Amino acid sequence: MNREIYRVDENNVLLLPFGQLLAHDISGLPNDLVSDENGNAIDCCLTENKIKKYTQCQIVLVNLPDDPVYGVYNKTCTPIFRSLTSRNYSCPLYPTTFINDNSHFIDASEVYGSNENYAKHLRVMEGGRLKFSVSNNGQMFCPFLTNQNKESTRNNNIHIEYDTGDPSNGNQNLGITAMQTLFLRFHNYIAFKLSSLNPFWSDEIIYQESRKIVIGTIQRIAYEDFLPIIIGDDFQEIYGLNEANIYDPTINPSTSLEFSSAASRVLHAIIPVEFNFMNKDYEIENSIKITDWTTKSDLIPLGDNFDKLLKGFIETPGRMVQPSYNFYISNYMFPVPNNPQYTGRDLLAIDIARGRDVGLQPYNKIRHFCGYPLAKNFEDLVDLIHIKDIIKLKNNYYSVNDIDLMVGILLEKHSDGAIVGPTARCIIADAFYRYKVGDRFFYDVQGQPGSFTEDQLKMIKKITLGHVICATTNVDHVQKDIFKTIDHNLFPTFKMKCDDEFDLNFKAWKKVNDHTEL
Ligand code: HEM
Ligand SMILES: [Ca+2]
Repeated sequence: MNREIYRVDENNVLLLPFGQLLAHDISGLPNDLVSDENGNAIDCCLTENKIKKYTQCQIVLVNLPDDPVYGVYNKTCTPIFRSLTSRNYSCPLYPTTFINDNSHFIDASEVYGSNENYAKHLRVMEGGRLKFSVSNNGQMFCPFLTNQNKESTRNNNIHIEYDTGDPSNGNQNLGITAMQTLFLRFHNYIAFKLSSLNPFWSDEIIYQESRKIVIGTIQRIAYEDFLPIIIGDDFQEIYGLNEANIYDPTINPSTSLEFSSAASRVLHAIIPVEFNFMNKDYEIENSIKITDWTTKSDLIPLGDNFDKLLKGFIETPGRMVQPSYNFYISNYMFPVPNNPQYTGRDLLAIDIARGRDVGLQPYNKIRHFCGYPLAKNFEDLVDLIHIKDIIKLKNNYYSVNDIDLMVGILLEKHSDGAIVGPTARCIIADAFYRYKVGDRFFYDVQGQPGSFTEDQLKMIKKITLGHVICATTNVDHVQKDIFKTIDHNLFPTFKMKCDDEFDLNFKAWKKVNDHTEL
Protein backbone atom coordinates (compact mmCIF):
# COMPACT_ATOMS: atom_id res chain seq x y z
CA MET A 1 0.00 0.00 0.00
CA ASN A 2 1.28 3.44 -0.84
CA ARG A 3 1.25 5.33 2.49
CA GLU A 4 1.96 8.60 0.76
CA ILE A 5 -0.57 11.01 -0.69
CA TYR A 6 1.19 14.02 -2.07
CA ARG A 7 0.66 16.95 -4.32
CA VAL A 8 2.23 16.50 -7.71
CA ASP A 9 4.03 19.21 -9.54
CA GLU A 10 4.04 20.65 -13.06
CA ASN A 11 7.71 19.67 -13.11
CA ASN A 12 8.59 16.09 -13.88
CA VAL A 13 10.70 13.61 -11.94
CA LEU A 14 13.74 14.36 -14.12
CA LEU A 15 14.33 17.53 -12.11
CA LEU A 16 15.33 15.31 -9.21
CA PRO A 17 18.23 13.27 -10.64
CA PHE A 18 19.61 16.27 -12.49
CA GLY A 19 19.42 18.28 -9.25
CA GLN A 20 21.18 15.53 -7.37
CA LEU A 21 23.89 15.29 -10.01
CA LEU A 22 24.52 19.01 -9.58
CA ALA A 23 24.39 18.77 -5.79
CA HIS A 24 27.17 16.21 -5.81
CA ASP A 25 29.17 18.19 -8.33
CA ILE A 26 29.66 20.89 -5.72
CA SER A 27 29.76 18.93 -2.49
CA GLY A 28 30.46 15.58 -0.90
CA LEU A 29 31.15 15.60 2.83
CA PRO A 30 32.99 12.41 3.75
CA ASN A 31 31.51 10.81 6.87
CA ASP A 32 33.00 7.36 6.80
CA LEU A 33 32.32 4.40 9.00
CA VAL A 34 34.23 4.54 12.23
CA SER A 35 36.78 1.81 12.91
CA ASP A 36 38.64 0.89 16.07
CA GLU A 37 42.41 0.53 16.49
CA ASN A 38 42.24 -2.85 14.74
CA GLY A 39 40.28 -1.52 11.79
CA ASN A 40 36.99 -3.15 12.83
CA ALA A 41 33.80 -1.21 12.16
CA ILE A 42 32.35 0.34 15.28
CA ASP A 43 28.67 0.29 16.10
CA CYS A 44 27.96 3.85 17.22
CA CYS A 45 24.67 2.70 18.73
CA LEU A 46 26.34 0.63 21.44
CA THR A 47 25.75 2.45 24.71
CA GLU A 48 29.42 3.02 25.44
CA ASN A 49 30.04 4.46 21.97
CA LYS A 50 26.97 6.64 21.70
CA ILE A 51 28.28 9.96 22.78
CA LYS A 52 31.81 10.29 24.03
CA LYS A 53 34.19 7.54 22.96
CA TYR A 54 34.50 8.19 19.23
CA THR A 55 34.06 11.73 17.94
CA GLN A 56 32.39 10.49 14.80
CA CYS A 57 29.68 8.77 16.82
CA GLN A 58 28.59 12.02 18.41
CA ILE A 59 25.59 12.53 16.14
CA VAL A 60 23.88 9.17 16.42
CA LEU A 61 20.14 9.73 16.24
CA VAL A 62 18.19 8.76 19.30
CA ASN A 63 14.68 7.56 18.40
CA LEU A 64 11.99 7.91 21.02
CA PRO A 65 10.26 4.70 22.12
CA ASP A 66 6.90 6.01 20.89
CA ASP A 67 8.22 6.78 17.38
CA PRO A 68 5.43 5.58 15.06
CA VAL A 69 7.84 3.67 12.82
CA TYR A 70 11.05 2.97 14.72
CA GLY A 71 9.11 2.30 17.95
CA VAL A 72 7.43 -0.70 16.30
CA TYR A 73 10.85 -2.20 15.51
CA ASN A 74 12.17 -1.25 18.93
CA LYS A 75 14.90 0.66 17.13
CA THR A 76 16.04 3.31 19.57
CA CYS A 77 19.12 4.53 17.73
CA THR A 78 20.17 5.26 14.13
CA PRO A 79 23.92 5.27 13.57
CA ILE A 80 25.09 8.22 11.51
CA PHE A 81 28.56 9.69 11.53
CA ARG A 82 30.03 13.16 11.93
CA SER A 83 31.56 14.77 8.87
CA LEU A 84 35.32 14.67 8.68
CA THR A 85 37.23 17.86 9.32
CA SER A 86 40.62 18.97 8.14
CA ARG A 87 43.50 19.62 10.52
CA ASN A 88 44.60 23.16 10.93
CA TYR A 89 48.26 23.54 11.73
CA SER A 90 48.42 27.33 11.71
CA CYS A 91 48.82 29.40 14.84
CA PRO A 92 45.69 31.53 15.07
CA LEU A 93 42.59 29.52 15.87
CA TYR A 94 40.20 29.08 13.00
CA PRO A 95 36.74 27.54 12.93
CA THR A 96 36.81 23.89 11.96
CA THR A 97 36.82 23.30 8.22
CA PHE A 98 34.87 20.40 6.78
CA ILE A 99 36.41 18.34 4.03
CA ASN A 100 34.66 18.40 0.68
CA ASP A 101 35.58 15.35 -1.42
CA ASN A 102 34.20 16.89 -4.61
CA SER A 103 35.53 19.97 -6.40
CA HIS A 104 33.48 23.04 -5.49
CA PHE A 105 33.18 24.40 -9.03
CA ILE A 106 30.40 23.12 -11.27
CA ASP A 107 32.86 21.23 -13.46
CA ALA A 108 31.24 17.82 -14.01
CA SER A 109 33.52 16.38 -11.34
CA GLU A 110 30.90 13.67 -10.85
CA VAL A 111 31.84 12.52 -14.38
CA TYR A 112 35.58 13.23 -14.46
CA GLY A 113 36.68 13.02 -10.83
CA SER A 114 37.87 15.74 -8.50
CA ASN A 115 41.59 15.15 -8.78
CA GLU A 116 44.02 14.38 -11.55
CA ASN A 117 44.75 10.80 -10.52
CA TYR A 118 41.12 9.80 -10.42
CA ALA A 119 40.50 11.62 -13.70
CA LYS A 120 43.28 9.54 -15.32
CA HIS A 121 41.92 6.36 -13.78
CA LEU A 122 38.56 7.02 -15.47
CA ARG A 123 40.10 7.50 -18.95
CA VAL A 124 40.75 4.96 -21.68
CA MET A 125 43.72 7.11 -22.81
CA GLU A 126 42.70 6.54 -26.40
CA GLY A 127 40.37 8.54 -28.62
CA GLY A 128 39.64 10.94 -25.76
CA ARG A 129 37.16 8.45 -24.31
CA LEU A 130 36.12 7.63 -20.77
CA LYS A 131 36.18 3.99 -19.65
CA PHE A 132 32.88 2.18 -19.86
CA SER A 133 31.28 -1.25 -19.58
CA VAL A 134 28.90 -2.76 -22.11
CA SER A 135 25.64 -4.49 -21.17
CA ASN A 136 24.40 -7.73 -22.70
CA ASN A 137 22.48 -5.82 -25.34
CA GLY A 138 25.44 -3.64 -26.30
CA GLN A 139 24.60 -0.45 -24.39
CA MET A 140 27.26 1.70 -22.72
CA PHE A 141 27.38 2.15 -18.93
CA CYS A 142 29.80 3.50 -16.35
CA PRO A 143 32.44 0.82 -15.70
CA PHE A 144 31.00 -2.03 -13.65
CA LEU A 145 32.72 -2.80 -10.38
CA THR A 146 31.59 -6.07 -8.90
CA ASN A 147 31.65 -6.78 -5.22
CA GLN A 148 34.69 -8.93 -5.75
CA ASN A 149 36.65 -5.86 -6.78
CA LYS A 150 35.15 -3.27 -4.54
CA GLU A 151 33.19 -3.87 -1.42
CA SER A 152 29.94 -1.99 -1.35
CA THR A 153 30.01 0.55 1.43
CA ARG A 154 26.28 0.70 1.70
CA ASN A 155 24.92 -2.70 1.12
CA ASN A 156 26.47 -6.00 0.24
CA ASN A 157 23.33 -6.96 -1.64
CA ILE A 158 24.32 -4.72 -4.56
CA HIS A 159 25.74 -6.79 -7.36
CA ILE A 160 27.12 -3.98 -9.45
CA GLU A 161 28.63 -0.70 -8.47
CA TYR A 162 29.68 1.80 -11.09
CA ASP A 163 32.97 3.63 -11.27
CA THR A 164 32.14 7.32 -11.55
CA GLY A 165 33.84 10.64 -10.86
CA ASP A 166 31.97 10.74 -7.54
CA PRO A 167 32.61 7.32 -6.02
CA SER A 168 30.72 8.11 -2.80
CA ASN A 169 27.43 9.04 -4.42
CA GLY A 170 27.36 7.70 -7.97
CA ASN A 171 25.84 4.44 -6.75
CA GLN A 172 23.39 5.84 -4.27
CA ASN A 173 20.21 5.34 -6.25
CA LEU A 174 18.95 4.62 -9.74
CA GLY A 175 18.40 8.32 -10.48
CA ILE A 176 21.92 9.56 -9.93
CA THR A 177 23.42 6.47 -11.54
CA ALA A 178 21.25 7.15 -14.60
CA MET A 179 22.57 10.73 -14.82
CA GLN A 180 26.17 9.56 -14.45
CA THR A 181 25.56 7.10 -17.28
CA LEU A 182 23.94 9.74 -19.46
CA PHE A 183 26.86 12.14 -19.21
CA LEU A 184 29.48 9.42 -19.57
CA ARG A 185 27.78 8.41 -22.82
CA PHE A 186 27.54 12.06 -23.85
CA HIS A 187 31.28 12.52 -23.33
CA ASN A 188 32.10 9.49 -25.46
CA TYR A 189 29.57 10.57 -28.08
CA ILE A 190 31.23 13.98 -28.38
CA ALA A 191 34.71 12.42 -28.37
CA PHE A 192 33.67 10.28 -31.32
CA LYS A 193 32.23 13.28 -33.21
CA LEU A 194 35.32 15.42 -32.58
CA SER A 195 37.74 12.72 -33.59
CA SER A 196 35.79 12.16 -36.81
CA LEU A 197 35.98 15.89 -37.56
CA ASN A 198 39.64 16.16 -36.60
CA PRO A 199 41.28 12.75 -37.14
CA PHE A 200 44.71 14.21 -36.35
CA TRP A 201 43.78 15.25 -32.81
CA SER A 202 45.52 13.48 -29.95
CA ASP A 203 43.73 11.60 -27.18
CA GLU A 204 44.48 14.49 -24.82
CA ILE A 205 42.99 17.18 -27.09
CA ILE A 206 39.84 15.15 -27.77
CA TYR A 207 39.40 14.35 -24.07
CA GLN A 208 39.86 17.95 -22.95
CA GLU A 209 37.63 19.41 -25.69
CA SER A 210 34.87 16.86 -25.07
CA ARG A 211 35.13 17.46 -21.33
CA LYS A 212 34.81 21.23 -21.87
CA ILE A 213 31.66 20.70 -23.92
CA VAL A 214 30.14 18.40 -21.28
CA ILE A 215 30.95 20.89 -18.50
CA GLY A 216 29.53 23.76 -20.59
CA THR A 217 26.39 21.72 -21.23
CA ILE A 218 25.84 20.95 -17.55
CA GLN A 219 26.48 24.59 -16.60
CA ARG A 220 24.08 25.88 -19.26
CA ILE A 221 21.33 23.46 -18.21
CA ALA A 222 21.94 24.35 -14.57
CA TYR A 223 21.58 28.11 -15.05
CA GLU A 224 19.06 28.34 -17.86
CA ASP A 225 16.74 25.38 -17.35
CA PHE A 226 17.14 24.13 -13.78
CA LEU A 227 17.77 27.20 -11.62
CA PRO A 228 14.83 29.33 -12.86
CA ILE A 229 12.49 26.54 -11.74
CA ILE A 230 14.05 26.48 -8.29
CA ILE A 231 14.40 30.19 -7.48
CA GLY A 232 12.10 31.73 -10.12
CA ASP A 233 12.87 33.60 -13.34
CA ASP A 234 12.40 37.06 -11.89
CA PHE A 235 14.63 36.53 -8.89
CA GLN A 236 17.31 35.04 -11.10
CA GLU A 237 17.20 38.20 -13.22
CA ILE A 238 17.19 40.57 -10.26
CA TYR A 239 20.10 38.73 -8.65
CA GLY A 240 22.21 39.31 -11.76
CA LEU A 241 22.46 35.63 -12.60
CA ASN A 242 21.48 36.20 -16.23
CA GLU A 243 24.02 38.90 -16.96
CA ALA A 244 26.94 38.46 -19.34
CA ASN A 245 29.58 36.65 -17.35
CA ILE A 246 32.64 38.62 -16.40
CA TYR A 247 35.07 36.66 -14.25
CA ASP A 248 35.77 38.36 -10.93
CA PRO A 249 38.82 36.97 -9.08
CA THR A 250 37.64 38.51 -5.80
CA ILE A 251 34.57 36.25 -5.68
CA ASN A 252 34.97 33.09 -3.57
CA PRO A 253 33.56 30.18 -5.57
CA SER A 254 33.57 27.69 -2.64
CA THR A 255 30.50 25.78 -1.62
CA SER A 256 28.91 27.24 1.50
CA LEU A 257 27.70 24.80 4.12
CA GLU A 258 24.44 26.77 4.33
CA PHE A 259 23.93 25.72 0.71
CA SER A 260 25.12 22.10 0.78
CA SER A 261 23.93 21.16 4.25
CA ALA A 262 20.62 23.00 4.15
CA ALA A 263 19.27 25.01 1.18
CA SER A 264 20.12 22.51 -1.54
CA ARG A 265 18.69 19.71 0.57
CA VAL A 266 15.26 21.35 0.54
CA LEU A 267 15.00 19.55 -2.79
CA HIS A 268 15.03 16.25 -0.90
CA ALA A 269 11.33 17.07 -0.58
CA ILE A 270 10.86 16.32 -4.31
CA ILE A 271 12.10 12.73 -3.95
CA PRO A 272 9.15 10.63 -5.11
CA VAL A 273 8.01 7.33 -3.63
CA GLU A 274 8.61 5.42 -6.83
CA PHE A 275 10.49 5.54 -10.12
CA ASN A 276 8.57 4.31 -13.15
CA PHE A 277 9.95 2.31 -16.05
CA MET A 278 7.92 3.44 -19.07
CA ASN A 279 7.87 2.00 -22.58
CA LYS A 280 7.57 3.84 -25.92
CA ASP A 281 3.76 3.60 -25.74
CA TYR A 282 3.78 5.57 -22.49
CA GLU A 283 2.82 2.51 -20.48
CA ILE A 284 4.36 2.01 -17.06
CA GLU A 285 5.83 -1.48 -17.12
CA ASN A 286 7.30 -1.51 -13.66
CA SER A 287 7.67 0.77 -10.66
CA ILE A 288 10.34 0.58 -8.05
CA LYS A 289 9.64 1.86 -4.59
CA ILE A 290 12.19 3.96 -2.80
CA THR A 291 12.83 1.32 -0.17
CA ASP A 292 13.95 -0.95 -2.99
CA TRP A 293 15.59 1.25 -5.55
CA THR A 294 18.41 2.56 -3.39
CA THR A 295 19.75 -0.99 -3.50
CA LYS A 296 18.98 -1.93 -7.10
CA SER A 297 21.76 -0.39 -9.13
CA ASP A 298 22.11 -3.61 -11.11
CA LEU A 299 18.70 -3.04 -12.70
CA ILE A 300 19.91 -0.30 -15.01
CA PRO A 301 21.82 -2.33 -17.61
CA LEU A 302 19.14 -5.02 -17.88
CA GLY A 303 17.24 -5.06 -21.20
CA ASP A 304 15.91 -1.61 -22.13
CA ASN A 305 15.62 -0.51 -18.52
CA PHE A 306 17.82 2.54 -18.93
CA ASP A 307 15.66 3.99 -21.73
CA LYS A 308 12.49 3.12 -19.83
CA LEU A 309 13.74 4.72 -16.65
CA LEU A 310 14.52 7.97 -18.48
CA LYS A 311 11.15 7.92 -20.22
CA GLY A 312 9.59 7.43 -16.78
CA PHE A 313 11.52 10.45 -15.42
CA ILE A 314 10.36 12.63 -18.31
CA GLU A 315 6.71 11.57 -18.25
CA THR A 316 6.00 11.27 -14.53
CA PRO A 317 4.94 14.37 -12.60
CA GLY A 318 7.32 15.15 -9.76
CA ARG A 319 6.55 15.62 -6.10
CA MET A 320 5.97 19.21 -5.02
CA VAL A 321 8.34 20.77 -2.53
CA GLN A 322 6.53 20.67 0.79
CA PRO A 323 7.66 20.83 4.41
CA SER A 324 8.03 17.08 4.70
CA TYR A 325 9.85 14.37 2.75
CA ASN A 326 8.02 11.36 1.46
CA PHE A 327 7.12 8.74 4.02
CA TYR A 328 9.58 6.16 2.75
CA ILE A 329 12.66 8.33 2.41
CA SER A 330 12.05 9.71 5.88
CA ASN A 331 11.69 6.30 7.50
CA TYR A 332 13.08 3.50 5.38
CA MET A 333 16.06 4.93 3.48
CA PHE A 334 18.83 2.39 2.82
CA PRO A 335 17.27 -0.71 4.30
CA VAL A 336 19.42 -3.82 4.42
CA PRO A 337 17.46 -6.60 2.73
CA ASN A 338 17.43 -9.99 4.43
CA ASN A 339 18.39 -8.39 7.69
CA PRO A 340 15.76 -9.36 10.22
CA GLN A 341 16.47 -6.25 12.21
CA TYR A 342 14.97 -3.17 10.61
CA THR A 343 17.68 -0.73 9.54
CA GLY A 344 16.14 2.02 7.45
CA ARG A 345 16.99 5.65 8.03
CA ASP A 346 15.25 9.00 8.08
CA LEU A 347 16.71 11.46 5.56
CA LEU A 348 15.04 14.51 7.08
CA ALA A 349 16.31 13.69 10.57
CA ILE A 350 19.78 13.19 9.07
CA ASP A 351 19.61 16.54 7.25
CA ILE A 352 18.73 18.35 10.47
CA ALA A 353 21.48 16.51 12.35
CA ARG A 354 24.00 17.29 9.59
CA GLY A 355 23.24 20.99 9.97
CA ARG A 356 24.10 20.72 13.66
CA ASP A 357 27.16 18.60 12.90
CA VAL A 358 28.68 21.26 10.64
CA GLY A 359 27.63 24.09 12.96
CA LEU A 360 25.14 25.95 10.78
CA GLN A 361 23.80 29.21 12.13
CA PRO A 362 20.15 29.02 13.18
CA TYR A 363 17.34 29.89 10.81
CA ASN A 364 16.73 33.28 12.42
CA LYS A 365 20.29 34.50 11.76
CA ILE A 366 20.38 33.32 8.17
CA ARG A 367 17.00 34.78 7.33
CA HIS A 368 18.31 38.07 8.72
CA PHE A 369 21.46 37.71 6.61
CA CYS A 370 19.10 37.38 3.64
CA GLY A 371 17.51 40.74 4.41
CA TYR A 372 14.54 39.80 6.61
CA PRO A 373 14.06 41.21 10.12
CA LEU A 374 15.58 39.27 13.00
CA ALA A 375 12.63 37.66 14.76
CA LYS A 376 12.41 38.55 18.46
CA ASN A 377 9.76 35.95 19.10
CA PHE A 378 8.03 33.14 17.21
CA GLU A 379 5.20 35.41 16.06
CA ASP A 380 7.66 37.61 14.15
CA LEU A 381 8.21 34.73 11.74
CA VAL A 382 4.77 35.28 10.27
CA ASP A 383 6.15 37.29 7.34
CA LEU A 384 7.68 34.10 5.86
CA ILE A 385 6.10 31.15 7.69
CA HIS A 386 2.46 30.18 7.95
CA ILE A 387 0.90 30.70 11.38
CA LYS A 388 -0.08 27.02 11.72
CA ASP A 389 3.58 26.08 11.26
CA ILE A 390 4.71 28.73 13.74
CA ILE A 391 2.54 27.01 16.34
CA LYS A 392 4.31 23.71 15.61
CA LEU A 393 7.69 25.42 15.90
CA LYS A 394 6.66 26.86 19.25
CA ASN A 395 5.80 23.38 20.47
CA ASN A 396 9.15 21.98 19.43
CA TYR A 397 11.70 24.70 20.10
CA TYR A 398 12.37 26.59 23.30
CA SER A 399 13.42 29.82 21.58
CA VAL A 400 12.96 31.34 18.12
CA ASN A 401 16.77 31.43 17.96
CA ASP A 402 16.99 27.65 18.26
CA ILE A 403 15.15 26.79 15.05
CA ASP A 404 17.39 24.72 12.79
CA LEU A 405 18.10 26.31 9.41
CA MET A 406 16.85 23.20 7.60
CA VAL A 407 13.53 23.28 9.45
CA GLY A 408 12.97 27.02 9.00
CA ILE A 409 13.63 27.02 5.25
CA LEU A 410 11.47 23.94 4.67
CA LEU A 411 8.57 25.70 6.37
CA GLU A 412 8.85 29.01 4.51
CA LYS A 413 6.04 29.87 2.10
CA HIS A 414 7.31 29.59 -1.46
CA SER A 415 8.38 32.79 -3.17
CA ASP A 416 6.59 33.85 -6.36
CA GLY A 417 7.62 31.69 -9.30
CA ALA A 418 9.93 29.58 -7.11
CA ILE A 419 9.63 26.16 -5.52
CA VAL A 420 11.45 27.27 -2.37
CA GLY A 421 10.96 30.09 0.13
CA PRO A 422 12.87 33.39 0.40
CA THR A 423 15.76 32.27 2.62
CA ALA A 424 16.50 29.08 0.66
CA ARG A 425 16.20 31.13 -2.53
CA CYS A 426 18.73 33.65 -1.20
CA ILE A 427 21.26 30.95 -0.21
CA ILE A 428 20.86 29.11 -3.52
CA ALA A 429 21.18 32.30 -5.61
CA ASP A 430 24.30 33.28 -3.64
CA ALA A 431 25.89 29.89 -4.34
CA PHE A 432 25.09 29.90 -8.05
CA TYR A 433 26.29 33.51 -8.39
CA ARG A 434 29.65 32.60 -6.92
CA TYR A 435 30.02 29.36 -8.91
CA LYS A 436 29.56 31.43 -12.05
CA VAL A 437 31.29 34.77 -11.51
CA GLY A 438 34.12 33.21 -9.49
CA ASP A 439 34.96 30.59 -12.14
CA ARG A 440 37.57 31.70 -14.66
CA PHE A 441 36.70 28.71 -16.83
CA PHE A 442 32.92 29.07 -16.72
CA TYR A 443 31.64 28.14 -20.15
CA ASP A 444 30.59 31.60 -21.33
CA VAL A 445 33.56 33.57 -19.98
CA GLN A 446 35.38 35.17 -22.88
CA GLY A 447 39.02 36.12 -23.28
CA GLN A 448 40.47 33.36 -21.08
CA PRO A 449 42.79 30.61 -22.32
CA GLY A 450 40.52 27.93 -23.76
CA SER A 451 37.39 30.14 -23.97
CA PHE A 452 34.92 28.89 -26.57
CA THR A 453 34.80 30.73 -29.91
CA GLU A 454 31.61 32.61 -30.73
CA ASP A 455 30.35 29.79 -32.98
CA GLN A 456 31.16 27.14 -30.43
CA LEU A 457 29.35 29.09 -27.73
CA LYS A 458 26.30 29.44 -29.96
CA MET A 459 26.24 25.69 -30.33
CA ILE A 460 26.70 24.99 -26.59
CA LYS A 461 23.83 27.36 -25.81
CA LYS A 462 21.53 25.16 -27.88
CA ILE A 463 22.25 21.91 -26.03
CA THR A 464 19.47 20.98 -23.64
CA LEU A 465 19.14 17.90 -21.49
CA GLY A 466 16.74 16.74 -24.22
CA HIS A 467 19.61 16.78 -26.73
CA VAL A 468 21.77 14.80 -24.35
CA ILE A 469 19.03 12.20 -23.88
CA CYS A 470 18.33 12.00 -27.62
CA ALA A 471 22.01 11.67 -28.50
CA THR A 472 22.75 8.92 -26.02
CA THR A 473 19.61 6.80 -25.50
CA ASN A 474 16.77 5.18 -27.43
CA VAL A 475 14.19 7.57 -25.98
CA ASP A 476 12.39 8.77 -29.10
CA HIS A 477 10.48 11.89 -28.05
CA VAL A 478 11.36 14.68 -25.63
CA GLN A 479 9.93 18.10 -24.89
CA LYS A 480 11.73 21.40 -25.26
CA ASP A 481 10.97 22.29 -21.64
CA ILE A 482 12.63 19.12 -20.52
CA PHE A 483 11.74 19.45 -16.82
CA LYS A 484 8.01 20.06 -17.44
CA THR A 485 5.46 17.30 -17.60
CA ILE A 486 3.73 17.46 -20.96
CA ASP A 487 0.69 15.28 -21.58
CA HIS A 488 1.47 13.65 -24.93
CA ASN A 489 -2.26 13.16 -25.64
CA LEU A 490 -3.29 16.75 -24.96
CA PHE A 491 -0.23 18.49 -26.37
CA PRO A 492 1.29 16.19 -28.99
CA THR A 493 3.02 19.13 -30.69
CA PHE A 494 5.01 19.90 -27.55
CA LYS A 495 6.77 16.61 -27.98
CA MET A 496 9.53 16.47 -30.53
CA LYS A 497 11.01 13.52 -32.28
CA CYS A 498 14.62 13.04 -31.33
CA ASP A 499 15.66 12.37 -34.94
CA ASP A 500 14.29 15.59 -36.41
CA GLU A 501 14.78 18.25 -33.83
CA PHE A 502 17.70 17.30 -31.69
CA ASP A 503 20.54 16.86 -34.11
CA LEU A 504 23.88 18.05 -32.76
CA ASN A 505 26.46 19.48 -35.09
CA PHE A 506 29.99 20.07 -33.89
CA LYS A 507 31.40 21.66 -37.03
CA ALA A 508 32.43 24.74 -35.01
CA TRP A 509 35.17 22.47 -33.63
CA LYS A 510 36.54 21.54 -37.04
CA LYS A 511 40.08 22.73 -37.51
CA VAL A 512 40.83 23.61 -41.12
CA ASN A 513 44.55 23.54 -40.67
CA ASP A 514 45.68 20.06 -39.66
CA HIS A 515 48.50 21.49 -37.57
CA THR A 516 46.34 23.82 -35.51
CA GLU A 517 46.62 23.09 -31.81
CA LEU A 518 43.78 24.18 -29.61
C1 HEM B 1 16.72 9.94 -4.67
C2 HEM B 1 17.22 11.04 -4.42
C3 HEM B 1 18.12 11.39 -3.26
C4 HEM B 1 18.53 10.65 -2.20
C5 HEM B 1 18.20 9.21 -1.87
C6 HEM B 1 19.40 11.51 -1.42
C7 HEM B 1 20.03 11.12 -0.26
C8 HEM B 1 21.01 11.84 0.36
C9 HEM B 1 21.81 11.39 1.45
C10 HEM B 1 21.68 10.04 2.14
C11 HEM B 1 22.68 12.35 1.76
C12 HEM B 1 23.72 12.33 2.86
C13 HEM B 1 23.08 12.81 4.12
C14 HEM B 1 24.09 13.07 5.21
O1 HEM B 1 24.64 12.10 5.74
O2 HEM B 1 24.29 14.22 5.56
C15 HEM B 1 22.44 13.44 0.86
C16 HEM B 1 23.16 14.60 0.85
C17 HEM B 1 22.89 15.64 0.01
N1 HEM B 1 21.88 15.73 -0.90
FE1 HEM B 1 20.62 14.25 -1.41
N2 HEM B 1 19.48 12.73 -2.02
C18 HEM B 1 18.70 12.70 -3.14
C19 HEM B 1 18.47 13.74 -4.00
C20 HEM B 1 18.98 15.00 -3.85
C21 HEM B 1 18.63 16.14 -4.64
C22 HEM B 1 17.59 16.17 -5.74
C23 HEM B 1 19.37 17.18 -4.19
C24 HEM B 1 19.40 18.63 -4.63
C25 HEM B 1 19.08 19.09 -5.75
C26 HEM B 1 20.21 16.68 -3.14
C27 HEM B 1 21.12 17.44 -2.46
C28 HEM B 1 21.96 16.95 -1.51
C29 HEM B 1 23.08 17.67 -0.98
C30 HEM B 1 23.55 19.08 -1.38
C31 HEM B 1 23.66 16.85 -0.04
C32 HEM B 1 24.90 17.17 0.77
C33 HEM B 1 26.12 16.69 0.03
C34 HEM B 1 27.32 16.80 0.92
O3 HEM B 1 27.76 17.92 1.17
O4 HEM B 1 27.79 15.76 1.38
N3 HEM B 1 19.94 15.36 -2.95
N4 HEM B 1 21.41 13.11 0.02
CA1 LIG C 1 32.75 20.00 -8.97
